[in-house]
Amino acid sequence: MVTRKTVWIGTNWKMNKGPAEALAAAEALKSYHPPEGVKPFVIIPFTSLQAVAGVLKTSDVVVGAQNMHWEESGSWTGEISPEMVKECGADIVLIGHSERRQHFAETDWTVSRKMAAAMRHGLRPLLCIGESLEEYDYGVTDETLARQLKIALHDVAVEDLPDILVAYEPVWAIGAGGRAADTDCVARVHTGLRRVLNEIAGAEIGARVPLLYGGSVTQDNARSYVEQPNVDGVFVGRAGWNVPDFEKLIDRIIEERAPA
Ligand SMILES: O=C(COP(=O)(O)O)[C@@H](O)CO
Repeated sequence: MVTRKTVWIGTNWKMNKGPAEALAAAEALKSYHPPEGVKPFVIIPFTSLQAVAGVLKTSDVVVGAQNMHWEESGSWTGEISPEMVKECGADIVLIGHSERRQHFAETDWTVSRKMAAAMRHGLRPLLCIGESLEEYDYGVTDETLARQLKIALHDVAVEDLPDILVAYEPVWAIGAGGRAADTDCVARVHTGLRRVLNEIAGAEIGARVPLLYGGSVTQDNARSYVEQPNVDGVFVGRAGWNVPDFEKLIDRIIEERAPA
């Protein structure tokens, strides 16, 4: 029998699906029942967040937002506050996705502010960290990730750390031009991340922080990541945008998983 802790499997719709398409996808997803031990989640564009959260409220699928500001309110044109995200019905909020770091000047400092704000507002932050191709080539992956992780968690209370999710998403693995990280690399990196978490929080708490892998995850390779030590789930982009494909990806991970 498989005896594992919860496996988190989520998809980030990114800048896809307007309100009508998002609502149709939510309607399709609401009757999905994941295999035991799996927590599916979807990360929704702001324009559909409230509607999708409403449809999925009583379902097995957890809903999240793609970003938020760290302040409660104020003169921040174009931004969304933690309270607004919460009021829309989101449980999760994505923080520090590499596309935001890369294209929208998000820094370790803003990520850290957002992590603390999410915790204050009872949102579950899904923190994304990952090295660029240059950092990978220079052999500073571990140092880069440790820096991102330590700064992001600096103002989060140690006892709250099991309430967050961390996704390791190498920038070079993400998107159409990306190359999926091989499983040995992910296993090695996640073991290092666990070590950093243990250093920050002690082994008992550190062991309870879910670590996900993301970057060119597909139906064919998803299971190989979840089988690795210290991998508690996967975070999917393109392979999860179509609802039946997303459900199939989850079902295949569980159906094909070797007994523990
Ligand atoms: O960006 C992500 C991965 O995208 P892929 O299309 O799966 O490469 C990750 O954040 C999940 O959205």
